[in-house]
Amino acid sequence: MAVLATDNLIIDIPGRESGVPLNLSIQPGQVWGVLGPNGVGKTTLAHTLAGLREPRGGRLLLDGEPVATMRRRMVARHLGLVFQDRQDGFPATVLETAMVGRHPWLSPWQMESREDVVIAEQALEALDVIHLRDRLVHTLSGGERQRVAIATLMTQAPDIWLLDEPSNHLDLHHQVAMMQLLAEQAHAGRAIFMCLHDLNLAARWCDHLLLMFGDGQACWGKAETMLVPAALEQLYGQKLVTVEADGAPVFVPAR
Ligand SMILES: Nc1ncnc2c1ncn2[C@@H]1O[C@H](COP(=O)(O)OP(=O)(O)OP(=O)(O)O)[C@@H](O)[C@H]1O
Repeated sequence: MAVLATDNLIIDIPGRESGVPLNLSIQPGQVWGVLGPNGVGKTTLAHTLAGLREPRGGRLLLDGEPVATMRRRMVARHLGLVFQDRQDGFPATVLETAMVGRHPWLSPWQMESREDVVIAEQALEALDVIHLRDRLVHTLSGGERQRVAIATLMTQAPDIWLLDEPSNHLDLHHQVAMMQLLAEQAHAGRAIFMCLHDLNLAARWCDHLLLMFGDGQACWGKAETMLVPAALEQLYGQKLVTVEADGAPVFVPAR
């Protein structure tokens, strides 16, 4: 499994001064959460890590090799991204959508095999959308579409999963099921890196956190060292009450 590292990476946010350079090493088996207020640059970072946006400075390295010089097909075998906002450009069924995840593994003239279909079906099963396999994606609810997007990433089966707000639109049960699935993927050796707004999902499921502050500062490390109430209050500009439940801290906004 590959390691994704950033070498003094500075994300490019138009019209804004450069923030602190990021030196991250996203290792197999780790579950990273990115926390920060609206507009701080979480999506920009996810897109930069996926190689879809040029950084303002620094480099992105996959197993020590600059991603900028790698072929996209090879990058897509190692890295996959679930976008926060998706446009379903043309009418496609749920199964056809998930099958897009196999493209990095097929040559341009190669048809999908039965094995590829089985991989996609297993992913749809895991995300509880297999019963929708023949439905057109644009007819799905927001939560169903979100689960199809994660199933598509699972079908792609990259080493490093980048997810922008994966809990968007999901009900409580499906949020927990999704986080459990991500934890299982990490346990199997993949690396998970996700932007989250839910502090409590992050506190419960992430073993590493990156905090991005509005003034361009950032800090990162093991979750237990990052979940400091004063730092989180500064992060969101919001007073918090901290309680412990089920062995994990729970953060509640103070009134
Ligand atoms: N193409 C662009 N041109 C100008 N500004 C942009 C562009 N794309 C993003 N931005 C700005 O960059 C900043 C960071 O945006 P980004 O989407 O990365 O934030 P975020 O932390 O993911 O926010 P949210 O929590 O609201 O999803 C925002 O202020 C946004 O308006």
